[in-house]
Amino acid sequence: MKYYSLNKRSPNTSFREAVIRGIAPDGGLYFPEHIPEFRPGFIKDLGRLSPLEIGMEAMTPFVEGELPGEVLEGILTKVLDFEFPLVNLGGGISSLELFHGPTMAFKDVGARFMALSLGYFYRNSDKEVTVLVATSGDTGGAVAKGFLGVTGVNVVILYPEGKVSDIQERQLTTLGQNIKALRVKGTFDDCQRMVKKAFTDENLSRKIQLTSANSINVARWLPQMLYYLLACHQLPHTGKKLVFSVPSGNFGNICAGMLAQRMGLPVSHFIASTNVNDTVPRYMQTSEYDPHPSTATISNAMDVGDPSNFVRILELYGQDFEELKKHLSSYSFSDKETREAMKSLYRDNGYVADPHGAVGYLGLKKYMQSHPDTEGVFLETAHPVKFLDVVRETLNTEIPLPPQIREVMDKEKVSTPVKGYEELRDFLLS
Ligand SMILES: N[C@@H](CCOP(=O)(O)O)C(=O)O
Repeated sequence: MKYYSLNKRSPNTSFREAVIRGIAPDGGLYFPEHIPEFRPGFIKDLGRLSPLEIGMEAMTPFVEGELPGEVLEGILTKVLDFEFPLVNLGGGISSLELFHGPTMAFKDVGARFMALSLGYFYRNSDKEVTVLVATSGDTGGAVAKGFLGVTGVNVVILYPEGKVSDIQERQLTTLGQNIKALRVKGTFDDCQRMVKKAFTDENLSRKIQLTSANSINVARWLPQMLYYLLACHQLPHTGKKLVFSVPSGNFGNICAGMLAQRMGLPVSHFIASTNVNDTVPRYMQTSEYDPHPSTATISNAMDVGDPSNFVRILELYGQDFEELKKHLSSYSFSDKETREAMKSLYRDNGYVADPHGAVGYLGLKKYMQSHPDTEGVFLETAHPVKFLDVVRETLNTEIPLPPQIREVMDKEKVSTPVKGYEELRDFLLS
């Protein structure tokens, strides 16, 4: 498999190069040259295959020739070492819980897949690589944990000061070793812009090898397709049309699901559920892509004004808006609506959803009102404990701290303030 740049001004490249570079020299995101199809019978077999077998079949075409079979198997064994339970909430609605991993957010799969792939590519090298990442909350912690102690890799995480939850901040600022956190007075979009600028700074890239661990990197993005396969692996066959509602910020997760659909996964529709950062819901109404600066919300990991991966979704549909509309709906919800959804899930089902999952639930309910012949899965992308204050205020309940969270609670938060791109560049060179 070769990968091309969506800006079409850089040469096509291998999986290895795409992972090492993160983003193409022309600033474009890498995209697979062709979309493979699942083998005949794969979908029928999903229920009886193991998660590892499913992962091997889905990922092999994207890494073939670059990660030998036994290496891919070793990576996937580690990456898929926790549960992805599908919780039936009745009324044709299930929650796919993606938060049982080391940092309790869906990012653990992609972050660890990328860390292990990069470790393999650099196994015989004495070169150092700097992994640069912007986070609005969950990516930072997952990347910090995934890359902690990996020889030859320095991780630099940019996060918007005061705009991530206390636990998220602890996860990305307390590990030390090869992980450094930089706090930015601004939004996630400011952080992401600085990261992207660093990749096109030739002066910088002559001095240090930089890569990205956001879902712009194919090794972070592609493995997310496994969530949708693992949901189908658990779903009883009802004969109804299947829809997924995905809480969406940078749009990497939903884009990976739409790729799996294109490979042959029988999904009838996707719903991109957002908070008030509604660039994509507005696009789906008007076909005008008009990003606005992001606004802080209680579902902070989705506080993204200009989602990086939306260009990949457009590419998947050949920039054909009418075709895209057949497969994707997108709705936005306020914090007030999100809290109401958390309350009703708790009251009616005894289910504690985090604010991101609650937005996903709202999107699913809205779609299913006009499509009663469907069954739906919303993705629970982070454990509610990561948003302790919001859960306390909204549900008036306490959640016990799981061991993954307890381990960061007493550690000291360490981060460095950076004011703008020049300070970031100086930090990277220092
Ligand atoms: N929601 C993210 C924002 C970055 O998204 P990514 O998937 O591209 O890393 C976060 O939690 O940081």
